[in-house]
Amino acid sequence: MQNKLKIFNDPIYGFITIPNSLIFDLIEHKYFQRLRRISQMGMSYLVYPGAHHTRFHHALGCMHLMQKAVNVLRFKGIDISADEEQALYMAILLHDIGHGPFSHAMEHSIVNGVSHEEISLLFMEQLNKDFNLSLTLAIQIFKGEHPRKFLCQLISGQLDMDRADYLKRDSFYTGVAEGNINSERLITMLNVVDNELVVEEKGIYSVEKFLVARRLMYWQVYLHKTSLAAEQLLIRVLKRAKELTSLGVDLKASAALQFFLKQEITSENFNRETLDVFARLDDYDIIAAMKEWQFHEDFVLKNLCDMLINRDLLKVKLKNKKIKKEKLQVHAQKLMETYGISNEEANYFVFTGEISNQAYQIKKQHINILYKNGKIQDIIKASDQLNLKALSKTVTKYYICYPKEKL
Ligand SMILES: Nc1nc2c(ncn2[C@H]2C[C@H](O)[C@@H](COP(=O)(O)OP(=O)(O)OP(=O)(O)O)O2)c(=O)[nH]1
Repeated sequence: MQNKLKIFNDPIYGFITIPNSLIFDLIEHKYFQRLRRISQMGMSYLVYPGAHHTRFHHALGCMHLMQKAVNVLRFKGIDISADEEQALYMAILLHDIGHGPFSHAMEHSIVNGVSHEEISLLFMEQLNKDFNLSLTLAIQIFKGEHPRKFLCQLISGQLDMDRADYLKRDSFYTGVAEGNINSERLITMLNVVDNELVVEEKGIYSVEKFLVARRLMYWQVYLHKTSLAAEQLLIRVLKRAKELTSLGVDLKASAALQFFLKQEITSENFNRETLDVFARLDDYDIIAAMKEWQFHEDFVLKNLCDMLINRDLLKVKLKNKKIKKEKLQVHAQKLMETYGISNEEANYFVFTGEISNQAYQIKKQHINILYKNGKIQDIIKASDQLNLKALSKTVTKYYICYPKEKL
């Protein structure tokens, strides 16, 4: 019999153990192995060259933190059955399995209006069939439908194992030290009151650090203007490729990518066949296609791909106010005159948009602090850190992208 008690060596936590053979079999499954080829942070590696980690690393890290959380909560007398424990590991391991190439960067270009969470659920339902319904409880928790709310909050909440891993991991791989939160201490401070997750009073400063780090990582790393420009170019590559395909132009691409270029997939027609093809698609299909397409005769496709492959990106300016259409037109006009292209073609290289982030989504759910006397209070009230309230405000910024001197 194959030894299934493997140990992974993780650069952040050290050894990560696989709790049992069913979890091992899930990790071995081709759906999960695909995550080795999905970049965790999209195109951020064009700005932070170290950020080449994948959804595979992240999923294992989350499972490791979940093991710690289960131990801590049980130690504090919270009853978690063996089935619930197993379901927590499966749900966190698979929570991102629906991410497509380059994670968020391409979320709405491969398929139309189907989120990665919805696709994760479809994968889980398929795996549930393949694994004799052993994922039923995990699915209930993932969908947020379990009556013991804290189980769902550990998977998806203001302070879940997902965020606890990705902030620390992304900080490590990018080298942006300010994002390095103390996930293990945060977990040690967790407790459960009335079936909801709370953080013990001693953990206030760790929660403050977590929220500040989250804000910083969004503005300095995830929404960095250069990776933003790269991700926008990536979206436009797919858009142009789909457009050319619909006009009958034959583009070299893997069979899986061809499928998504030719069909308009939405939630309504996302079926078992679509899932199988989606499971064969990863970053490599996109990179290989762009390496071919940079020599295509279509001006737009060729230049978009060339910019990404050779990292010769657009100029980006961030503003606090909406950018006027006239500003855009000046740049578009210049392109049209220089290259003899249409306004529509120029718009692939000249565009505006907005980005926003809210470090603490107070309306969605609270991070509650538990005092020794049993009182519970939201972190914003519990903290004497004046800036914390500001972290619950949505900050929006506007950007304009246009080519540098020449394409
Ligand atoms: N390059 C890049 N990375 C991003 C962007 N948005 C998020 N990320 C990265 C940062 C984290 O590693 C990860 C967070 O996204 P996930 O899909 O794991 O979680 P989710 O969207 O549920 O995040 P949340 O629960 O809202 O914090 O993705 C983006 O716009 N660009």
